[in-house]
Amino acid sequence: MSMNQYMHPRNIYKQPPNFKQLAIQYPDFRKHATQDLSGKVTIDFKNVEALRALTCTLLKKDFGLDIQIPLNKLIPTVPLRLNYILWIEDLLSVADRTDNIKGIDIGTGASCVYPTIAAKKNQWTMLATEIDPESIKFATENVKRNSLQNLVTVIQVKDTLLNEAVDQHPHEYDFCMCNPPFFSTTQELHPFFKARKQNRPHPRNAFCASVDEVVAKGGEVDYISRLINESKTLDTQIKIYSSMVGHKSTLPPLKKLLREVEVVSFKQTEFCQGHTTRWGLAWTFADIDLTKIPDSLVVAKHKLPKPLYYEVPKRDEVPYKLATVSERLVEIFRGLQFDYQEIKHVSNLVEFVITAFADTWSHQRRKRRERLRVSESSVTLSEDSNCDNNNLSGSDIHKTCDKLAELNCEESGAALKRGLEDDGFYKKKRLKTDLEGNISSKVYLKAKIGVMKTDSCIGLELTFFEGTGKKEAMHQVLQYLKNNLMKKE
Ligand SMILES: C[S@@+](CC[C@H](N)C(=O)[O-])C[C@H]1O[C@@H](n2cnc3c(N)ncnc32)[C@H](O)[C@@H]1O
Repeated sequence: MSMNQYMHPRNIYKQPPNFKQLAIQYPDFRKHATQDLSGKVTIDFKNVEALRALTCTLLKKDFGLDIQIPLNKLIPTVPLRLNYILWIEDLLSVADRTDNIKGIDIGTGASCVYPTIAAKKNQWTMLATEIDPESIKFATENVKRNSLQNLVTVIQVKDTLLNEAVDQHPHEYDFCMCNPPFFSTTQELHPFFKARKQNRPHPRNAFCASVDEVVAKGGEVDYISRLINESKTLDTQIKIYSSMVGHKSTLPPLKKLLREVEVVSFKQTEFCQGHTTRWGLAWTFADIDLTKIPDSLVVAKHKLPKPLYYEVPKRDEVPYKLATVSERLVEIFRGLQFDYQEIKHVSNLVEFVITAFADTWSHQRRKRRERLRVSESSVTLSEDSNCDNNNLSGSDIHKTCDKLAELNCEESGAALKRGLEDDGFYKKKRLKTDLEGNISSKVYLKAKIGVMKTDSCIGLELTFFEGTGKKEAMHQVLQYLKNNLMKKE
């Protein structure tokens, strides 16, 4: 199962890259792309050169980075690396740190992927450490090729994980990050070993790393334990320590050690992307409560309860079509003053994420009458009043949508147009409702609502995300949809 939907909410790869566009725009990627009879463009994920082309192309397209990686070194998957950087952003925000951020990347690899993305995307100053001479050479060249020497420094270390780095560059740092070697032996690395031991399918992707990069004596438990012990001696010189974790079973002994060294707080997270899950562990000796990081920032997959299903009944007077049902849903969202966003629109599926700030579906008639009464006496907000919450003017919306149409994305263009216009409309309306004091800024219900078409029927699927109204609110919304969805207006 692909876990892209559980990626960090700000991860741009939640929407998988469009391989067709990449092949059109980037000749190096095109060399590895093939098109099947249905027109779908793909690459051979078992081919290391194709994986490298994908990584370098995404770094170029999405971060303006020109990165070179030798075929015998680890080829980073960009969505996973971005998940980790976004989590560091969240941790820094909990620590109230936004400017002049200084970080350390332990074991930067030949790609120097974390420091170059961090510098380019966030202008963070990064110290990148490495023990492998060939990786140091490539990492240094990657920094130079992208003119990032003012922000990224690559240094050689011999043995320690942090002490040598901090001795050579004795500053106060905001954070350190680390993608450790996950395995303790080469056997453990063997795909058949892993597949058999964990009763899992064989890996889909080629193995693209050197053994030294991913295997260390004692595996990641020893490696990260060393990091924790070194962090104890450095104390608050680095505000937030962190590491990626490759195996879930590694977390309990590490958390036990964190308690033993008496950290002030620690936080664990999940990084989900493609078919892989990794974990993140962060800790601090400073007066920072890392547990304050809002859970809504990370939609953890185990927290998602089973969705509710409803088969939309046929009514003679209303066309039984996906488009009709989803348009009707949008009308209902607007009527109920939901904040909504269309997140997927393909031939047999339309998905929305909705946010309600109050129960607007119970006792509808009474509420409608009350709203009418208040709106008649309340301030009328003019089109150009200062309550606009999206920065696009009307003409910008149309230009953007026309651009999308030009790019053959008519569907998305129309959706964007609808979304932005509805958004502006909705927010004005909500401001009015705020004046009435009915709606709080707290989320009452956030959920995903999907409309699916199969050969025989159209179904709704409602998945609860969060909200003070709890799952009960979602059951009520479903009941409301059952009562109103196929009503003839
Ligand atoms: C799994 S790779 C991660 C590479 C890169 N950060 C990435 O995410 O693609 C681990 C890296 O740590 C390096 N390494 C191992 N021990 C180290 C140490 N004590 N200090 C710095 N780097 C080390 C290895 O040479 C290897 O490049």
